[in-house]
Amino acid sequence: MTRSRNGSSLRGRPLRLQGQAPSGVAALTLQNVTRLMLALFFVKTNKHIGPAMFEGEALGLKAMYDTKSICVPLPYKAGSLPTGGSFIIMEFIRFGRSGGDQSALGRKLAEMHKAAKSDKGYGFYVENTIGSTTQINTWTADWIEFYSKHRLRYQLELISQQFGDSAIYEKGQQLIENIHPLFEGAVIEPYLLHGDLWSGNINSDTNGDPVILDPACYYGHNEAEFGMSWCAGFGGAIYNSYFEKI
Ligand SMILES: Nc1ncnc2c1ncn2[C@@H]1O[C@H](COP(=O)(O)OP(=O)(O)OP(=O)(O)O)[C@@H](O)[C@H]1O
Repeated sequence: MTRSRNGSSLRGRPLRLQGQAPSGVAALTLQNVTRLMLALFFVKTNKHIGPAMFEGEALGLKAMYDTKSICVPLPYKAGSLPTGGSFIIMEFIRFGRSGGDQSALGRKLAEMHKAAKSDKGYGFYVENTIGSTTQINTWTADWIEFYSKHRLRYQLELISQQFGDSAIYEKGQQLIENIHPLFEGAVIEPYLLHGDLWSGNINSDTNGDPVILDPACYYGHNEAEFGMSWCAGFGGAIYNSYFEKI
């Protein structure tokens, strides 16, 4: 068993599914039952956090899976553990040895973004979690309003409350007040984003095809997907293939 960034435990072992799948995860159709029998399962548990975190992850995985573009594990079930805490059961993906083809990742991400556009605006069906921080996803018609309020201001308030850092709070407020010109001329549409795309959440399967995991999905401006690029090791290849395709 390994432990990860948000304290969840990770186990890859077969499990029998019980009960009804919550909405947003795969229903037990004949096709999926066959798939379950052939598959190995990957289970993450968290002793301290309730089911909302893994239910949000399951909804995000399913939304990305349904685009039939980039490889993501199909979520089967998420819920509460009888002993407290929560779990998610998903498809086990066998990873390959390749370091990952950034050009393929860029192309597949563009396919995913374009395949799922929201008619509800910017946001997601539930609040989810990025690391262990809640991510607010209230549906909002305008991207700049969504990004200013639910991303920048929310984080600035957390910094201010938890660390008392008023200097960065003030700078952030100035950015929010002057943000509109930065988006002048930009074509912005609510595309489905992975939302937490750093190197720890990117892998490749045994064919060398990119796999993305552990999302914090929401519908947003497509370029926000690259907000974590500072810790994703992205080079020119990913941007060239992404922008060629998008
Ligand atoms: N479906 C899967 N199949 C096989 N291995 C997986 C699967 N999902 C996750 N893993 C392995 O477990 C590792 C951690 O998974 P994941 O990032 O989803 O956990 P986490 O608890 O949310 O971690 P963190 O908080 O560090 O992001 C992955 O890097 C990968 O090696």
